[in-house]
Amino acid sequence: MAAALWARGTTRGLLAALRHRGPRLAAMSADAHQLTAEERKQIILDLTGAGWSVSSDRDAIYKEFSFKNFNQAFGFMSRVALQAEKMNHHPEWFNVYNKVQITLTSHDYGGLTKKDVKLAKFIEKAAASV
Ligand SMILES: C[C@H](O)[C@H](O)[C@H]1CNC2=NC(N)=NC(=O)C2=N1
Repeated sequence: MAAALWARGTTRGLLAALRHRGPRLAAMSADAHQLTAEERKQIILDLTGAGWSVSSDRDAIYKEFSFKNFNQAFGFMSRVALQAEKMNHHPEWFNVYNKVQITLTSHDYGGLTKKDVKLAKFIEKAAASV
């Protein structure tokens, strides 16, 4: 009986500890990916140079990719999908035939972060290697 009570108390304590850690860990990882004003300025220069634009209605970047046909577009999307899973960071995208429109932002954070920049760079490499 005493052991059962102790176990229940311990479980409750552990759950409380995990609940407590959850938001803090989430906040930590968001912070870790935050861009400084200086980094942001440079990165937006680089990305706009590569054909990305900053969305007018939200803090996100956008680019449309064109391929020779659907097969190539979907091959590209498959590569990006695997990388997105690896990063746990996913594009908003829309595909019709040979075109893929991609928007990147960090919902968890509420704007552009280093994760979007990392994924955008991967997307550029993937598109160039089709
Ligand atoms: C619960 C899950 O970890 C989150 O929703 C992840 C998944 N993929 C994501 N993708 C993007 N683009 N932004 C996010 O904030 C995001 N968050």
